[in-house]
Order: sequence, then C-alpha cells, then structure tokens
Amino acid sequence: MAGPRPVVLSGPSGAGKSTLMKRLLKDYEGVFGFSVSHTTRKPRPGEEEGKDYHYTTREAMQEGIDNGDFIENAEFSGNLYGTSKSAIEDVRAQNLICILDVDIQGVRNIKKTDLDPIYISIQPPSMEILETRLRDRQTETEESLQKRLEAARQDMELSKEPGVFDVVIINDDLDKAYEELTAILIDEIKKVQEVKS
Ligand SMILES: Nc1ncnc2c1ncn2[C@@H]1O[C@H](COP(=O)(O)OP(=O)(O)OP(=O)(O)O)[C@@H](O)[C@H]1O
Ligand SMILES: Nc1nc2c(ncn2[C@@H]2O[C@H](COP(=O)(O)O)[C@@H](O)[C@H]2O)c(=O)[nH]1
Repeated sequence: MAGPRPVVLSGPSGAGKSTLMKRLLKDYEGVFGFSVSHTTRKPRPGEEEGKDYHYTTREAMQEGIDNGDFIENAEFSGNLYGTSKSAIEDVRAQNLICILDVDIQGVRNIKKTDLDPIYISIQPPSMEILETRLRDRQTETEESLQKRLEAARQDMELSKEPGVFDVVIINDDLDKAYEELTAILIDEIKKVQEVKS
C-alpha cells in the first residue's frame, strides 16, 4: 500500500492509548487520522458515533466480518471490536498517517496482513496504577473492570516477547510518554508535512 506508514497503538485498557492519541491528533492536525473501529459495546458518555467508534450490534458486525469487510476483529471483555477495510481506506485516501488503537489480538492479526504499520505498545508503570486509572475513569462495572485487568495481565506479558512491538512506551509521566511517542514518529510526521507544504 502506498502513502505514509500506519501506526498501531496497543497495550492494556487504561494504559493511556486514547489520551496520547488524542493529543497527537490535536497537535498534528492534518497529519494523523484515526481509524474508527466498530464495536458492539455501548457508547460511553461523551463518545460520538463515527468519531470514537461505529457502534453496532453483534449480528450486523458478524455479517460484516463474514462478508470480508474487516481486516481484523477480536472479542474483548465480552464485546466484539474490529477494524474495517473502509476505516483504513478513509484515512489513507487523505494521505494521513493512519492510527489504529487495537488490543493484542488485533496486533497479531494485523501482522498477517500487508498493512506494515509501526507497532507501539503503551504500557502502564504497574498493575496497581493501571487499576487506579481504570477505576478513576469510571467507565467500567466491577465485572468489566476485572475482565480488563485479566486481559491486561496477559497483554503485559505478551508485550515483553521480542519482535512483537517496535517500541514499548511506559506511560508513567504523560508528558514524557508523549515526547517518546512523537520522537518515534517524527520521521513519518515530517514526510507528511513536507508533502503538504
Ligand atoms: N500518564 C498518566 N498519568 C495519569 N493518568 C493517566 C495517564 N495517562 C492516562 N491517564 C488516565 O488514565 C485513564 C485511562 O487512559 P485512556 O482512556 O487513555 O486509556 P486507554 O489505553 O485508551 O484505555 P482503553 O483501551 O480502555 O480505551 C484516563 O482517565 C486518563 O486520563
Ligand atoms: N482488535 C481490536 N481491538 C480494538 C479495536 N478497537 C479498540 N480495540 C481495543 O479494545 C479494547 C477496549 O477498548 P474500549 O474503547 O472499550 O476501552 C482496547 O484495548 C482497545 O485497544 C479494534 O478495532 N480491534
């Protein structure tokens, strides 16, 4: 595929992927575009259809998966999530760096495609801090929180496997983590800025 290299952000739920990504999208407007995933989970307060996710039903999503509309999909914490081919095409048609926010299953499945992204794992400093962040976010029931913490334990182990990620960023201090992220992406950012100038 031609154009700038996409970026996959992964890591446990609550590690800070969306926080870092939103800052990137704001600071580098016209450089990055978010690949809007589909999900069967309900929208959280403040989330918008078509901006944060495409909210759908399990039946409709399964039909799309069966039709080959998705490059990857995964079951996470009792819901289906997936990246549609058109979500990526929409961003790439605008010559933007496509950012995907996916779980570890998504990483493994994207590796089987020809997308060739930069793989970045965002990790929390510890399980204790992750739990505090997830609880403070107030988006989960106790049941979904426990499921996310269990998935996080597995994610934190898998992210240590050599070769899975190009870079692992520990999101302790937010500003430092953001600096690390922009430093990794600066060459791709410059390429897009040069084309647009
Ligand atoms: N470095 C940080 N220090 C303290 N709090 C943080 C830091 N980074 C993110 N947070 C907070 O932690 C919470 C989880 O962050 P965020 O929602 O970005 O995680 P996420 O990885 O995108 O989670 P999910 O995968 O569930 O969408 C948010 O309330 C956010 O404000
Ligand atoms: N494999 C995929 N994982 C995805 C996708 N979109 C989001 N996610 C991951 O799901 C969890 C939970 O997200 P939340 O918004 O409910 O907190 C998180 O790890 C995301 O990275 C996707 O399209 N495919």
